[in-house]
Amino acid sequence: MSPLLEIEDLTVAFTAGERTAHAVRGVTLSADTGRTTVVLGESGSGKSVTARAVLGLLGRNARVGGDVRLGGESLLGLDERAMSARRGRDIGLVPQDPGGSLDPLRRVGGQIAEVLRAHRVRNSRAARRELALELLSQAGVPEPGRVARSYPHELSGGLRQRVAIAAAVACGPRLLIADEPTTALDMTVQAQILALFQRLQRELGMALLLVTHDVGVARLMASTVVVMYAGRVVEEGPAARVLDRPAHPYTAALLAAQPRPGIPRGELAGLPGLPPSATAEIEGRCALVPRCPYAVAACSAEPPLLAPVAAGGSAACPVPWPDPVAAPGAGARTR
Ligand SMILES: Nc1ncnc2c1ncn2[C@@H]1O[C@H](COP(=O)(O)OP(=O)(O)OP(=O)(O)O)[C@@H](O)[C@H]1O
Repeated sequence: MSPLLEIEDLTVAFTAGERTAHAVRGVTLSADTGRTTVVLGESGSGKSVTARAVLGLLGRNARVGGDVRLGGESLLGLDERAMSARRGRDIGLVPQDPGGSLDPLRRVGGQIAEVLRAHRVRNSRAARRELALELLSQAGVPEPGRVARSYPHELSGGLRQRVAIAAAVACGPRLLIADEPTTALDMTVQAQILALFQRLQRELGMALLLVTHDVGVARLMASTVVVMYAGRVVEEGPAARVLDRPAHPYTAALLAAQPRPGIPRGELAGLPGLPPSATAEIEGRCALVPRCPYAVAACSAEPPLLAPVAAGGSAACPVPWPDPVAAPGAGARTR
């Protein structure tokens, strides 16, 4: 059976006057029920735009190609009315900053009840209010009655994020998209919110698509990891394989830059310079070439294609390279 969410060769370009920003340059990935797909990459790699394409939230200056299917139904051709019916009901969104998704002028209980009303989940106000309290309680909110009567600014960041999660799962979506949901929170609260995602996913059996720049979050949460660089997928596969035995130099550098027992924190190890901008012309070559110490002539002559990795998943790097994370000082890596 096909996975619940299928993104196939997605391209997204934004035009403003003469300039075109190629935010997503041919991304294929999937997310399935009961599993967590983590999209991992640095700022600007196209993670959020990929997530927003699934939700149909790209705005008028976006040119979109490829396909996005949910349960076999193509979403890209749907008009705004059909798409907004699916947002909230079939697809829930938890944003990075819940302040941005919650109305500052309305009590949070009323906002959850409004989601239920918009999608006709309960007929009466009393039933919606009751379910809103249940949802807050399910999201680990202490004193749901008091919190429901509060305005967003009266709540801590962690509580606001719990409210946003309660609203996102209110209608029992099949797919939950969380875009850097813990980045704005302090470390202890981050851990609690991630545990909440794990529990809700178990209880509600959703597919979770989680966007993050944080390898620690990927390690904790991912069934599958998809690594993005410059609007493309450079590597994907089972989390344990990608995070412990990276098959792309970019993934290895990303892992080496994150604190991990025994590995000192550093810059993107061995990768000088910065990622190309979205306006850069990188068609027909690997986007990492200017930064990659292992690049050979073929990397500039051919488009980087994902090829199977023996231990699972795939990577878009045909060059044997020494892996600085798994085996410092070891010889060339072979696949
Ligand atoms: N509406 C837009 N108009 C023009 N360019 C955009 C628009 N939205 C995103 N971009 C550009 O697309 C590229 C990818 O952005 P995206 O937000 O997906 O990156 P990201 O990997 O999610 O990073 P971050 O975590 O910083 O959001 C960036 O270069 C960004 O400037």
